[in-house]
Parts: sequence; structure tokens; C-alpha cells
Amino acid sequence: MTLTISVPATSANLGPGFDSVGLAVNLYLTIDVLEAASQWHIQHDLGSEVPSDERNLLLETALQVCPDLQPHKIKMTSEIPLARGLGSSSSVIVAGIELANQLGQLNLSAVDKLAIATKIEGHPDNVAPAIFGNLVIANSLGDKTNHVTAPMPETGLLAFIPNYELKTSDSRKVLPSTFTYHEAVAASSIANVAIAALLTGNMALAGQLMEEDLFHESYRGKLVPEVTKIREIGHAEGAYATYLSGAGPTVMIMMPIDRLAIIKSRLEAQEFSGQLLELAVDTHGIKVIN
Ligand SMILES: Nc1ncnc2c1ncn2[C@@H]1O[C@H](COP(=O)(O)OP(=O)(O)O)[C@@H](O)[C@H]1O
Ligand SMILES: N[C@@H](CCOP(=O)(O)O)C(=O)O
Repeated sequence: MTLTISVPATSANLGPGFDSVGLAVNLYLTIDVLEAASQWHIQHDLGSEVPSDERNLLLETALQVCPDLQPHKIKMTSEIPLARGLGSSSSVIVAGIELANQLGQLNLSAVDKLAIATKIEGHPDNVAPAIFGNLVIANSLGDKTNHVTAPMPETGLLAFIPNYELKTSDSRKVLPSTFTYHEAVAASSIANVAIAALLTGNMALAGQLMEEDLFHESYRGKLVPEVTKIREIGHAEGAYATYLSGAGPTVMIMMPIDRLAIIKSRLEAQEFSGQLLELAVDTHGIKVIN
């Protein structure tokens, strides 16, 4: 039997869409399911901190969904950097649900997978685009998860991926636990217009509002000092928006395609420690090849 599961990386929040908006991008986690075995074993080169047995998040998830799965040998390869704000944990959770779905013949629908993945991850903004591809707006309250998928308007995408990790759990600790009614109304009004602009292809307005987020970026800015200079370059060179991808530390820049080269060369001239990657929107989401 050969079974391959591929899941894209995701860039969540897009500014004010905190915990509810995400975009699938073309970096992939790939799981090759090899022969059945007496014990689970994952062959990977993600470092010694990533377990190769049932403690790996892939298998933790799969066995949570379907505890009686026959163990297999698995090869895991990933282009998604860990703990960088590109949804590596969501991609592996979605892959684990699909692994259980395929090996356990569960016949889960995409909506079932979204509900399970959201429950495990705690918020739907990364898992939804990892499943569906494209831009996804989703919410989850109690047991009910809603989502809307949409094509992303044409945009260049440049990711600055710092050399340091920032765990999502740590980056959430700096967020406030309460907002006043007035603050909540202001923050959600910005998000509402940002999403309306994205859905109507108005990237100039969407970009402006993405940078006016009140939910998380100002609290997290100190964790990712590069964001200020990158945004300044974006403004000078005609970018639509610079935002913290997910919980950071990746900084995503969206720009008209013809501004990409100049923005890239100006960022390359900075003495930042990290990687600059040109990305594209993934329009497929999870893929299974049998
Ligand atoms: N392929 C993988 N296999 C096992 N665990 C993974 C994998 N990818 C990510 N993880 C787990 O998820 C953690 C990163 O999740 P998180 O802090 O949410 O960052 P992000 O999702 O932004 O990359 C890693 O430290 C690791 O524990
Ligand atoms: N809405 C979440 C998104 C976390 O995304 P990740 O890619 O950093 O895991 C948050 O901002 O905490």
C-alpha cells in the first residue's frame, strides 16, 4: 500500500482576523505511509525534539481520532519551519486526522475534519485553510464551527522567517485577557471591513486595515522587533500590508506583484537574521494520493 498525505502551511490572522482568518501557502508537510509494522515509527529529519513514536503530534492526533489503528512505518518530510508562525502544528494535526481517516476508513467529510482539528488546535484559523486551501474565514463557538472559503485577491507574498522560534503558546501569553466593550467594537469593526475588502478584491483597503489590527499585533510587536523596519520598508515601497503571520515570528508582506522585487532587495539589504521566502497561495488544501 502507498498512501501519501500532503498538507499546506498557513498564515493566520492577516492582522485583525485574529483566531478566525487564515491563508494556505505553498510550503508542505508530507506524510508517506509505508508498511504495516508491530510499532509506529516515524522517520523524519525535524530534529531530536520531535518524537518518532506515538508522542509525535501526528500520531497523538490520529490515535485520538481512531485509537485502534494498525501501526505503520511513516516517512515525514516538511518544508514548514517549526514554531515560526506558519502553522506547523495545525498542518500536522490535519495530517493526523487524515491518517486516521484513511487507515481507519472513517469517511470523514471536510467539515468533520475541520470540527475535529479546531477542537484539538483550539482555534480554526490555521486548520481551516490547511484543509480547504485558499483564504478561509472561520469561527468556532462551543461545538459549532462555521467557515467560508474564498479566493485570495492577486497579491505578491513575501515571508521573512526569523532564525528564532516563537511558540504559539508563549506568544499568546502576552495578549490581554479582557477588552472593554468599546475596544471590542472598535477591533471587530476593523476586522469586518478588512474581510469585506478582501472578499471584494480591494487589496489597498484590505492592506490598510490589516495594519490597523487592535487584537494582537501591538502586544506581540516586542517579541518580533524586525516587524517595525519591515513595515517601514513596505510603506516606502508600496506594499499592501505587513503583518505578523500567526503568532509570529514570521513577518508576511503582501504587495502588488510589480513591487515584490524591490521590496525583496531592500529586505535582503537589512542585517536581519533569517530567511526571505517568496510564497504563493495554495488553492488545494489537504491532498491524499493513494
Ligand atoms: N511535523 C511535526 N511533527 C511533530 N510535531 C510537530 C510538527 N510540526 C510542529 N509540531 C509541534 O508543534 C510545535 C509548534 O507549534 P506552534 O508553537 O503552534 O508553532 P507553529 O504552528 O506556528 O509552527 C512544535 O514545537 C512541535 O511540538
Ligand atoms: N490565531 C493564532 C494563530 C497561531 O498561528 P501559528 O501559525 O503561530 O501557530 C494566534 O495568533 O495565536
